[in-house]
Amino acid sequence: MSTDYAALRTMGWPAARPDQLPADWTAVLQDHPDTAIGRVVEQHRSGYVVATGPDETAAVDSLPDWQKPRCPPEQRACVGDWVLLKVLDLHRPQIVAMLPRRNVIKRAAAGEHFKQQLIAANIDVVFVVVGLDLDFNARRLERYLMLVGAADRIVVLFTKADKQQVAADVFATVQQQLESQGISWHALNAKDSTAVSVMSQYLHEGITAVLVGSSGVGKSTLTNALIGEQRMRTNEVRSHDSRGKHTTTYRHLIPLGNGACLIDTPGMRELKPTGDEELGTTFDDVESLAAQCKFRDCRHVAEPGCAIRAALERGELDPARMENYRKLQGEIRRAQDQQAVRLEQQAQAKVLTKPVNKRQKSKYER
Ligand SMILES: Nc1nc2c(ncn2[C@@H]2O[C@H](COP(=O)(O)OP(=O)(O)OP(=O)(O)O)[C@@H](O)[C@H]2O)c(=O)[nH]1
Ligand SMILES: [Zn+2]
Repeated sequence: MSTDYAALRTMGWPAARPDQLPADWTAVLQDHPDTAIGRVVEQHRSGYVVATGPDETAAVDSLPDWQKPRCPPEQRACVGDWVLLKVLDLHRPQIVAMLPRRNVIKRAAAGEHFKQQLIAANIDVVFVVVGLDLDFNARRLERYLMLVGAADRIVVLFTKADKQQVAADVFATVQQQLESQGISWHALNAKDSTAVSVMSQYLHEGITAVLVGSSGVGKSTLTNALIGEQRMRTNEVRSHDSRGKHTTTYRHLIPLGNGACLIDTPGMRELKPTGDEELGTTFDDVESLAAQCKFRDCRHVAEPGCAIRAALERGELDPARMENYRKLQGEIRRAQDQQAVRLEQQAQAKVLTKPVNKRQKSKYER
């Protein structure tokens, strides 16, 4: 199978030339000659849909190990992962390996049993979209920033600047906090053509971006503006395809005109920490104050020499921000506890099933 690197490049392939690839990628590629490279665009129970070119997708089987019920979700490929495919006789293509992830955005899956759910892997730019209308919520922004902290670069887009309803001083405080964390931000009207040029400065060849944010903040508007004529072209292609489907099939990986690509996945809605997040980047100010407390395990309640309480009393720390910090910290700790319990249960389950597996193995080996 020959590899069309120019086509891969439009899907976010990180290197313009093979010698610019990360060393661990080169190693995996060398281990699997005669495979095709694809990028996961959909993950299903029974397999994956993988993009093998900018307008080409294939349904493929998952690597057999990933189908085992005890395979941790983070070891299976998710949307955005790069995988190597092989066509085995009479079967549809199968994933035989995954290139090491550079980063992954995840959340705690909904439901009683604690599980991590991977949202998207190998993301260069996350646009966190927040509307400046009455729905504006600084605490929700902090939560998003914490959850997408694993991405290489975060840019906050404040939409609905054309009908801003957020008080100027509230907005100014948020801006200061972003600037102190080195996060770029822009206030814009998503329906205006300038929105595209604002986003385009972050979207170069080989870049993969996602848009996250609550419902109604303008993600679709921005996505459509970025796609422009591209989307119409895509639909034309689709309407002529062999299955004759006139669908506007939801595309999860959208090549943009400038060589960047956009991953568009549903599921950034329920925002629950997984336990792996760090509050330090989003709450640098709070954590550096806490480091000045007299006691290392200060809970900032009634302890003497508490730098947090002193800052609150002096009006230098926003009480709502501190309250959100406590809340998120509590959620992360609970998620960590649940994760620990789950790992413990998995370890025990392994011990119990081991003799059976061994027995089976020796039976087949004989
Ligand atoms: N005036 C103004 N309206 C906007 C702006 N951004 C979005 N809107 C409008 O807000 C509404 C919701 O925008 P969408 O782009 O659908 O929001 P979304 O984030 O994709 O919402 P979901 O699909 O529910 O996640 C639409 O009617 C948009 O036209 C903006 O910057 N200014
Ligand atoms: Zn303290």
